[in-house]
Amino acid sequence: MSEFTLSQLESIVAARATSDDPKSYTARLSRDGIERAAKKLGEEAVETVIAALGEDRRALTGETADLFYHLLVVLRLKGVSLSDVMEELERRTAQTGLEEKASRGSSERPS
Ligand SMILES: N=c1c2ncn([C@@H]3O[C@H](COP(=O)(O)OP(=O)(O)OP(=O)(O)O)[C@@H](O)[C@H]3O)c2ncn1[C@@H]1O[C@H](COP(=O)(O)O)[C@@H](O)[C@H]1O
Repeated sequence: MSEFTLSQLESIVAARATSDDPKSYTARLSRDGIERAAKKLGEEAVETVIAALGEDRRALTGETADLFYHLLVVLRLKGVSLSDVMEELERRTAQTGLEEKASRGSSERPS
């Protein structure tokens, strides 16, 4: 099992985002801005969904890796850290998913 963490990838993304290396995809994507990065995130999400509906586990693994990477690029561009997200997830462990859903209030569309 790999010891590599999302936190380590977040650090790589942060360092590469401001790099002037012309070979850096992260730098190019970050320079292009949030609209393009968010669009790429959406594409990767859709590709992950398609892989999830298929039988190829390696395809799902690859698409999920693309999704995590693009999510970290978007979070960095918006100033949201992985630690912010983990804190939110940790807070949610105090209750079940359905309790958390009910606590969101009636302003959201019921489903
Ligand atoms: N994990 C990733 C990673 N996952 C996916 N990608 C890139 O995300 C892109 C996926 O987009 P597509 O499949 O749509 O391919 P594409 O058509 O080439 O993309 P676009 O031209 O539309 O942007 C590909 O170019 C992938 O190489 C990644 N690029 C970088 N990383 C990590 O970020 C580090 C720094 O990367 P650089 O900034 O490129 O040095 C790397 O060492 C990796 O650890």
